[in-house]
Amino acid sequence: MRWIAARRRCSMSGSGRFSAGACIMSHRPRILVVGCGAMGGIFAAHLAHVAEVAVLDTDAAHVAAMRRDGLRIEGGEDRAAALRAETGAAALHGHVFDVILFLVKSGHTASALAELRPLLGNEPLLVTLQNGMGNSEILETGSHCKVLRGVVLDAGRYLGPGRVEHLIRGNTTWLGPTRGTVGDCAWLADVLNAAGLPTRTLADPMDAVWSKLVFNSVMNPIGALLLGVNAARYGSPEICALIDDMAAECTQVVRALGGRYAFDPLTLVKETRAGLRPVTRHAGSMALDIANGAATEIDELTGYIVREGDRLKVPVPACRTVYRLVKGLEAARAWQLRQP
Ligand SMILES: NC(=O)C1=CN([C@@H]2O[C@H](COP(=O)(O)OP(=O)(O)OC[C@H]3O[C@@H](n4cnc5c(N)ncnc54)[C@H](OP(=O)(O)O)[C@@H]3O)[C@@H](O)[C@H]2O)C=CC1
Ligand SMILES: CC(C)(CO)C(=O)C(=O)O
Repeated sequence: MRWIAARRRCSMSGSGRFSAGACIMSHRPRILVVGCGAMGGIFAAHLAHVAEVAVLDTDAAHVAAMRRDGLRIEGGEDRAAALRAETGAAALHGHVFDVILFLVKSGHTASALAELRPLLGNEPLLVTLQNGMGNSEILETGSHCKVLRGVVLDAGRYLGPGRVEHLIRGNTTWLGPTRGTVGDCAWLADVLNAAGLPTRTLADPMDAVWSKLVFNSVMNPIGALLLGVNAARYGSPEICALIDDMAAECTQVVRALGGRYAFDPLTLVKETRAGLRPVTRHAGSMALDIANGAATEIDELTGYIVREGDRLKVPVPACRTVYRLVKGLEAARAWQLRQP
């Protein structure tokens, strides 16, 4: 507990230690990244320059490659990181972490936390930067730890064992407490900023979460349905109209829930339509899930909007249709991959 009290007062020094006045930390922050795919890989590789980083990932080939050759981030500003990689939490028993950062898909959060229970004795900060609703609630109900929730606007994709591509870089990550205080995030924001991942803290992360939820609930399923071709999300007037209809429905649901926006959910879309941003190669992580034959986060995104819309009697016809289409797309892709 003494360390926890100290770290609240401390900020990052050039030496890689936390300092404020006379307070110097005796160690670099110890961070465990759970799920070292696209986003986990980007965060782990950056953080490894300013912290002791270990990663936990169930993909055995990926872990073997990281152990052998380190983790490589590609896509312009290439970097490599040597870090400890494990396929199971049992190998980490006895280790103490200050932060456990969850970047598995939402459907894996509960099982990942259950496996990590023996590592929670020193009450590390549990942090989720995942998309979708329900993750911070799982971390809160499944532990006594402080929980931070944030949204990340960078993008990446898993290229193969030991390799991740950083597709969109430099956007601000927003971070705030759902159990704890903003002081509990300030030092971690310092660490992330020092690692080259621009981060802002919020006393209440929900305003940013609502903005990002709406962006993802609209743009991710559309990107998946359009075969991962981002240009198609911008080149068709029918799709632009569908995006606007869905965003309007989502906004009614968020308002009915009493939510507010930290930023306009369609900011990136509007800037791209206006030619202020390039049309990137990234059509959202859901398109990558469909391509990989992996389960999507549709139930934690658009499905959440549909369920809450129904509960609150807010009409959501466009979101419901897109939700149903993605459920069908998931099934079709699974069927396709089962064919010889
Ligand atoms: N990709 C992106 O651009 C963005 C993603 N996000 C969000 O970030 C989160 C992570 O997404 P993303 O990085 O794309 O996902 P990835 O699928 O690329 O990476 C997830 C990794 O977690 C592994 N994994 C699965 N279950 C467990 C477990 N129980 N314990 C440890 N590791 C596990 C997976 O292995 P395996 O493949 O074998 O299952 C995989 O390597 C999601 O919520 C996503 O919405 C947010 C912004 C952008
Ligand atoms: C915002 C975006 C598109 C990545 O920046 C994302 O959240 C995703 O790909 O799921």
